[in-house]
Amino acid sequence: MTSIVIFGAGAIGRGFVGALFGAAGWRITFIDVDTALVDRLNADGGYRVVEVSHDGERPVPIDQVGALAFADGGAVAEALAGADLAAVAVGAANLPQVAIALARGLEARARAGAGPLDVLVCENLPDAPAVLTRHATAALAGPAVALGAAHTAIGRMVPVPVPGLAEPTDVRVEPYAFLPYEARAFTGPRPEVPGLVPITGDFAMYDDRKLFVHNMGHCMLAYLGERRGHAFIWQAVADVELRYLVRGAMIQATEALSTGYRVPAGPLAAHVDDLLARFGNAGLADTTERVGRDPLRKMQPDDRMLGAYRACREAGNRPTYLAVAVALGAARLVREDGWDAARVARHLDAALGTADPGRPLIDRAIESLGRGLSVDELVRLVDGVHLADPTF
Ligand SMILES: NC(=O)C1=CN([C@@H]2O[C@H](COP(=O)(O)OP(=O)(O)OC[C@H]3O[C@@H](n4cnc5c(N)ncnc54)[C@H](O)[C@@H]3O)[C@@H](O)[C@H]2O)C=CC1
Ligand SMILES: O=P(O)(O)OC[C@H]1O[C@](O)(CO)[C@@H](O)[C@@H]1O
Repeated sequence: MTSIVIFGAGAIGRGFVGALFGAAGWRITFIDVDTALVDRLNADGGYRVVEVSHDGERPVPIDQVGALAFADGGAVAEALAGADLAAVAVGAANLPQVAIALARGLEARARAGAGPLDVLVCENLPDAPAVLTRHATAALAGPAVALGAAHTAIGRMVPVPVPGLAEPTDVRVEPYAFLPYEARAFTGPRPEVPGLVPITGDFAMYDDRKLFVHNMGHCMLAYLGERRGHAFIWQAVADVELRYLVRGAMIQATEALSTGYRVPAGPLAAHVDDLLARFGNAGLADTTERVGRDPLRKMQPDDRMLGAYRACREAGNRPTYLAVAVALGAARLVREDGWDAARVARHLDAALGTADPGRPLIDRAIESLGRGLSVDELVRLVDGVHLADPTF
């Protein structure tokens, strides 16, 4: 039986990677720091993925499952030595730690005479495969096999599991199950797993579509939703003014992709409307808190907010709604991380340069949000600029 080792038995590890490989009949070994979860998965030998849609719920059992504690380094290296493939879904901040365990596995494979190890890197971080490879290489202490770290674009939304599930290891997911990965990073054969889609050409368009359209729109919706007191994403997307602003920003991001990658705009716009419908999946109970978490990472120059804004600017377009996304992210840094106006200004200067023509709108929106600007005023602000200032 083919087998995969998955670092991270959380939402994406269990709810997406495990779901796809389990359904395809692979044996799964999860590695996690949560020892209670490890014990439970071992006791049950599996878990359930519950697909939630407007049509109801569909439980899918995943069998042939084992788990190891991350701290059990010897057993983890041995599992990696015998695996056909690995995956990582631990959260970007934990990649350096996992890379060390991977290095031990690459050495164990060399000792066992096994071949190189391919790894699906399932993190919302554009250079996650490079980060993982760099840290793993630095941690090598002896002869080792090669590592093929492949980027993925994770589109399935899997909320944080809530207490009160029928089974504690149940994971509730949306039905969407398309996992593109960067096939050219692989050293070995491509796995035959339904839903796992090898992209043989340039992966960047998938990456940017995921980050600048899906994640940017989702995050903007979360920050707007929080301001309106919405705990859930489905409540935020049902709020017409919020949907209006977010759709505007998502469309501006797709226009940038269409220009930058020379792909038709129509299917990208359809993708936006599909995403907005998926954001409305109330059964998922996805929260504005989960989608908006870690604002500093999300406000890095290449990440969803500033990255989408810059892509729009580079395509020669006017990122008016995207300016609001940036302002909402900046306002979150002020509120959550205690940034003052000077620090925000330095961050934006570094990301956008000091002469960005959209900066007055961003600055005005940040300043107004700080004074408690309402969402309808925000709509008027951005539409006013959009209509009145064709130079921006
Ligand atoms: N949940 C979602 O809908 C999506 C998440 N992502 C990305 O997927 C990645 C994983 O996110 P989630 O699964 O949502 O997070 P999660 O918090 O549900 O799961 C992460 C798991 O990794 C474990 N972990 C932490 N450090 C570890 C280590 N050193 N070794 C082994 N396990 C370790 C945690 O105990 C936890 O079980 C993140 O980069 C996230 O941005 C991307 C798209 C969708
Ligand atoms: O996990 P992050 O990077 O904090 O961001 C959350 C985003 O990632 C996803 O969980 C998966 O793309 C989205 O649902 C959400 O927009």
